[in-house]
Amino acid sequence: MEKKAFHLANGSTLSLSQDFILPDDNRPVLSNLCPLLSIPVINMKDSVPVLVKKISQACEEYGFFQIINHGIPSELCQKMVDSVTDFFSLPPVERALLFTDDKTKPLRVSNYYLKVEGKERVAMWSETLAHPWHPVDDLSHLLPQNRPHYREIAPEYAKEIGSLMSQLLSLISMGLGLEKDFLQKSLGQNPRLVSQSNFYPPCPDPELTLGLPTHTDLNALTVLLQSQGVSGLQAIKNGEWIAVDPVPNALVVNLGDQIQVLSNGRYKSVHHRAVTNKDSHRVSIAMFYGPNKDIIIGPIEDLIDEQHPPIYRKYRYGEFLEEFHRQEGTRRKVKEMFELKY
Ligand SMILES: O=C(O)CCC(=O)C(=O)O
Ligand SMILES: [Fe+2]
Repeated sequence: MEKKAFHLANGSTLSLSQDFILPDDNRPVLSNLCPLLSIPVINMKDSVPVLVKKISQACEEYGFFQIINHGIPSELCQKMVDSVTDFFSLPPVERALLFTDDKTKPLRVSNYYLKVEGKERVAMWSETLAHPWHPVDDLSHLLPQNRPHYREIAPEYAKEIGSLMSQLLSLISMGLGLEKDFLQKSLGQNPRLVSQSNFYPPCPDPELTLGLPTHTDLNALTVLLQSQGVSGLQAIKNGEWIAVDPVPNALVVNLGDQIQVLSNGRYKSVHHRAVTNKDSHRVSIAMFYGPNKDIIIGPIEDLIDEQHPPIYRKYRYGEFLEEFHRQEGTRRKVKEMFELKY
């Protein structure tokens, strides 16, 4: 299956045609990876004080870390990757039933793209399935009936992610010197919980395309599961790209824009992208935790003083989402729009 052309749900075939080739300036230079650096790997079995310290340092310096011994069984993670792979091996006509650009649809298959000068858009070398991960039962009837695998596994995985997210948010709160439930309370009782499964088929020339464009996550916190043994995720550190290669049985954690704003810039929401490879397909499953539209987000009062004046103004998250959608297809600068000018 690996090298066969992949047919997208939108009716096109992935091929190195003009629709998929990026202009020179946007192409990844894969030899330009900083080989010495990698993001911290944190053992969740460490004591709470050690975890708070390590996570806090990772949030300040990288905005990214990997966790091992996180308590989610490796068999369940593998089943989740397998069930997503299984979903993307559905005939394109079946995926097409779910294909839409309409962001208000609860469950959707879509493609990312970049708007580039002189062209309407260049498509990314990937396809994505997105839907809320809680409550999942309400939308399982929308999933293809002949693929019971995903319908069974996704809710089981989501439940585990729910407890892990709470644990991570507590540790991050404590790292900021706040009560352990502070961040979760700030993000509200009905958080916006969205899962995004990305499928990247092998690409004949990974230097001409991207799997996902350079972006920061707009939500508060992301926990990402990726195919074992296949690289693709890269993040920026000190202006250079570093690989976030899979570590056996690890999950990747990264901060989204809302934690950067809440922490008044102390913790970082870092630019990252997905590159493709020639040999094998890759799957990543991002579980996002964010506020709902009516929650007011702004720098936390306790983190503001004379030395640390607020960097951002307060906003309703719905306003942030609107700006996010307005900048679709560009290298977005969303939180920058909410910066205070002194
Ligand atoms: O494929 C990856 O590892 C990156 C996924 C990602 O950044 C996202 O879904 O926001
Ligand atoms: Fe992301």
